[in-house]
Amino acid sequence: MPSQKPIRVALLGCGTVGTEVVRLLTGQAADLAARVGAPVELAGIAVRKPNKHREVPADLLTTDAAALVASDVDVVVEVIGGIEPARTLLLDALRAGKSVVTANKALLAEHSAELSAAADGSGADLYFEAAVAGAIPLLRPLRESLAGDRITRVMGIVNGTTNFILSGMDSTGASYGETLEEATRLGYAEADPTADVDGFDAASKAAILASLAFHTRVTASDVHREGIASVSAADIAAARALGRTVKLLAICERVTEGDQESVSVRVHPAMIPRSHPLAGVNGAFNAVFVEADAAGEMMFYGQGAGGAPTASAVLGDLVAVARNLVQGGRGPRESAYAGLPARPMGQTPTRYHISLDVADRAGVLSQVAAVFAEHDVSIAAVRQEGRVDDASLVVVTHAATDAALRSTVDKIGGLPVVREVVSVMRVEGEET
Ligand SMILES: NC(=O)C1=CN([C@@H]2O[C@H](COP(=O)(O)OP(=O)(O)OC[C@H]3O[C@@H](n4cnc5c(N)ncnc54)[C@H](O)[C@@H]3O)[C@@H](O)[C@H]2O)C=CC1
Ligand SMILES: N[C@@H](CC=O)C(=O)O
Ligand code: NA
Repeated sequence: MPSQKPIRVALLGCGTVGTEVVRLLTGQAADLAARVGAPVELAGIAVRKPNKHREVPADLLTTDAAALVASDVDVVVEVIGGIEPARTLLLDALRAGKSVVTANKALLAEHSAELSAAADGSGADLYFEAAVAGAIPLLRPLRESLAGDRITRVMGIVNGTTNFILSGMDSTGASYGETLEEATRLGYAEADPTADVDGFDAASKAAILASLAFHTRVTASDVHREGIASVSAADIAAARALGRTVKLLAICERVTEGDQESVSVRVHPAMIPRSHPLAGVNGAFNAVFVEADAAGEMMFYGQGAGGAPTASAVLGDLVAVARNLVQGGRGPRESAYAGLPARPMGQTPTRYHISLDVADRAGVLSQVAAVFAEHDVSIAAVRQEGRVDDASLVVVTHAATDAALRSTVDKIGGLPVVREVVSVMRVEGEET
């Protein structure tokens, strides 16, 4: 057993993730001490409801998180979530030179500049591997392993709850409501699950990924965000008919035009081919592709949500900051030197799948096609099926700007021959 003075840890929050952090920290104390070179000691656990039954040492509980942060601790682990009081508590910790480990993507996506400045001011560490894609080591590869390469694209499934819902709708036809309830019961969903279903959680993660990948400060407000609330059984069926499935994707791209570079960061549902590697990512699993100039394509896959997987990432960070304290040195600082501008969604090239109910009469297809031509949107594939007195028309486009595609859909929806726009969804994956 190392003879070094213990590293004292304050844990803020003891819900789904916090409980598992305590379990791993106490259950593996001897191994952690050997890996760090000093015992890692839980000094206190800040909770809101001290009388709630928990499998954690009751004598460590306190309702005064600020006092715990201010006490004689070396590291603060934050798994409360939300902006306040987490922001103030972590700023206080960092300004006092205490290293911070957090899983709080909502906070990082809005306030990482302020938190990083506080860490730089005192020389403390700020680690947050659990904030994106749960257990999957993803931020450390972006921040460290790929720091010598030029990343061009990061794309993937980064929200377990919505992936659990979409997988259920696709495989068993389960309802949206049932699967959301189950995701909450399993500890995947945020305290307010609208953060998941409306895409806020994935947008926060996309902002963090883009910031690290492109050495640029990207905040949640720079991210185009659409959730899954509007994904209907008709959309899933339309995707299935084309050999596709629907996933909520986070896409971070470096866009180069002449000598101008910008970053496009977006979160939205998209149809992808069933043969695409992301199509087989089901339940609360996450997967993220990274493309870099020299490394080429890489894929990171694993459990993106849940108490134990998330606690694994928290513990990995805790070991890293504790080692830095024992051995000297510091983890990577924020790197935002590139300062690339955010590209508006309207200018971002995407592809659409559009499914229409139309009158079954001569000339309909040419009227619809004319609207595409008028907006300079080229059609990749068309499928028409007649019924008694109406027909279904499915159009998949080539890439065009999102603004042009939106205007096309608006105009088509107003054509007298179009009875209903059944489904409109972006398409990712190979060109159809
Ligand atoms: N559950 C998951 O799968 C993942 C969660 N995260 C993040 O980890 C953090 C925690 O998530 P969960 O454990 O799932 O949430 P949770 O809601 O289960 O736990 C949060 C706990 O913090 C407590 N709390 C709230 N305000 C507090 C305060 N002022 N002082 C002390 N305790 C307070 C709540 O009572 C609750 O027990 C969030 O930032 C979340 O986004 C990140 C990755 C995955
Ligand atoms: N609510 C989040 C939890 C992990 O970040 C999710 O569902 O992915
Ligand atoms: Na991670």
